[in-house]
Amino acid sequence: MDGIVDPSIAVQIHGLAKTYPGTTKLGCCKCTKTSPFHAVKGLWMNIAKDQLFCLLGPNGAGKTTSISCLTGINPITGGDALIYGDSVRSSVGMSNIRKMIGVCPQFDILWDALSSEEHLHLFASIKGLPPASINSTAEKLLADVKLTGAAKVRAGSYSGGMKRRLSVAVALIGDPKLVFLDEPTTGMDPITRRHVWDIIQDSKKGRAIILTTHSMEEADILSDRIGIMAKGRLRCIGTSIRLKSRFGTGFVATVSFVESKKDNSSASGDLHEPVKRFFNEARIHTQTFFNMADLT
Ligand SMILES: Nc1ncnc2c1ncn2[C@@H]1O[C@H](COP(=O)(O)OP(=O)(O)OP(=O)(O)O)[C@@H](O)[C@H]1O
Repeated sequence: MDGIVDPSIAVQIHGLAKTYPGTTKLGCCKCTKTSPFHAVKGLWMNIAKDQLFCLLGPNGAGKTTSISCLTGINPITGGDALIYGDSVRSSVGMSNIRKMIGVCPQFDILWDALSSEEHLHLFASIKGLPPASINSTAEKLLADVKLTGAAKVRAGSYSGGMKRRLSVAVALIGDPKLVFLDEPTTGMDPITRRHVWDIIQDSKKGRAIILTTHSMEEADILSDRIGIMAKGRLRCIGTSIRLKSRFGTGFVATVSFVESKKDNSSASGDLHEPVKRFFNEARIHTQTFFNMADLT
């Protein structure tokens, strides 16, 4: 594959494919035959240097497999990808790529016995940060992810949200030019999720981020561009506004009523008037929903 043509591009993906060998049981009568499983069936896209790109899709779409191919965890079986000009297919390229990336995996890879401060010191050393800068780097990242108060507490006692925040901090250590965040907010309560969104928004400057999620709201809020994946293929790609206008199926508005203490009549007695009043007078939060069935 040719080298980078456009200097504004961080990642060029050219027909990336991943086939797992002999994993699908065909299941006819007593037949134990297996066939290869095509988890990613040729992905084509470019991601700009200062862009947060969201890979959105249902379970099993191939998002994590794509990320594991781009980060060298899983060898690709077709196509190629260039990260800042280095190919994931070449071992020299991959060793350059590892120096430029940060990864927050789908499942936290943390040690229960180590504190968040110790985790960051460990990963900073592995990434080759100058020893003199490790303390200040760890302190800043802990402040960014709001874990300063728990810096010396063992990660084993952290809540799920704290562990995810620590994993995001680990991904950002060493100021990588490209960060992979694989479902960084899965399983979080709404407040913690908002908090992690703020952290991600703050860390966008000057780097490319590839984030996977099931949440359309998350993709909408965070991303510069969204790619929707299903069954191993990229079904559509574009900005949130473009995808909404093309695939949006309407809006859902949530309206809550507070029953008046003076008025004994039930709020559900006559909903029409208050709903009309609410719509006419108030700015309401609405969210577009895609019809996934149209895309799969
Ligand atoms: N090591 C493996 N061997 C065989 N099949 C695999 C392997 N890893 C993943 N798969 C299959 O590849 C498909 C894509 O999985 P992948 O984890 O990439 O999806 P995903 O979009 O990240 O889903 P989720 O949102 O649930 O994490 C799934 O059908 C999965 O079962």
